[in-house]
Amino acid sequence: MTKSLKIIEVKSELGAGTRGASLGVDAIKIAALDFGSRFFKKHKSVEVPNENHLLLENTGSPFAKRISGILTMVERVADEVTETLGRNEFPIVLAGDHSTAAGTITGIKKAYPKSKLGVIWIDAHSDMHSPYTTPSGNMHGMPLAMVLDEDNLDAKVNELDQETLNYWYQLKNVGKIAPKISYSDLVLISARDMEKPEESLLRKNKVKMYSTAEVRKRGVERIVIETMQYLDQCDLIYVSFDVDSMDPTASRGTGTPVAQGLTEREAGGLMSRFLAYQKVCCFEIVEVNPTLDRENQMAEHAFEILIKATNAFRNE
Ligand SMILES: NC(=[NH2+])NCCC[C@H](N)C(=O)O
Repeated sequence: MTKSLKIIEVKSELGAGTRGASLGVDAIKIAALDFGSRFFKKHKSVEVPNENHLLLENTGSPFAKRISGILTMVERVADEVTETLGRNEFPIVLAGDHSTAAGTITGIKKAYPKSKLGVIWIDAHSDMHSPYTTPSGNMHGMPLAMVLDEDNLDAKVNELDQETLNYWYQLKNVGKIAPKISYSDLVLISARDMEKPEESLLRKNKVKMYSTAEVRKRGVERIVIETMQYLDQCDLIYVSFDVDSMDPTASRGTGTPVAQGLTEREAGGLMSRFLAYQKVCCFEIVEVNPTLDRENQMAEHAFEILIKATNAFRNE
């Protein structure tokens, strides 16, 4: 029997530098209505309460903006994902900014502490900064560092105050598991906009990466097969899809667009093929920002990808 899908809505945008990503989930629902789809009627969903009221307050540390709210959100998302998996349902996380993906990963690890978890990160960015290295202070650039328990002190550029250090420590240790994943169990697809501190981490840890050009040249199918072979040692796999992995010509509806991205077709092809594997235990779609878009294009792409992925879903 196939597991039932459970949609977890996380309308948080505390980690982004541009306003509007918290509207992404509703924009995807509007796209579904416009397509005449019953997807959101058919599948149960739950909304994780957000802390977006903090957007009206001071950002706190310039190197870890609104970090207290991020910690709260990461903990809440983790709990929801753990409970969902505990009920033997398959979580599909639809989120605003990418920082809360650290919560998703934590939730999977809490549900299956003994399992080796692989992560497929489809994103224009490697999101591996720590508050010590961030160029922006935006915490959506940090979720992978949180789960890898990575400070990257070798590349330190920012001086942090004690309060920020305490929160950062707590973020790396949510769920009392640190690190939650290993560099060798991570694959980045279409990452093309990294800063020097991230590049040195990727090189030092020999992180497996596939560029957009490689996906295009060798074909989606081949890349998916190789990625799954590369992660063969993992028991479970989580797929994190940031819509900025797609090219800005597909849509401008995301906070940090970067040229040379995937086409919608390539993105959909990757997601649907990954979802056909039983080891995939959860996937996530993030960073749709309809306030930057025209005619809700990005949300429509995201919804189509969501449908392709769930149609391919075969999880016994
Ligand atoms: N999830 C994202 N959109 N991340 C963008 C991060 C951009 C840049 N590397 C930063 O840290 O500010």
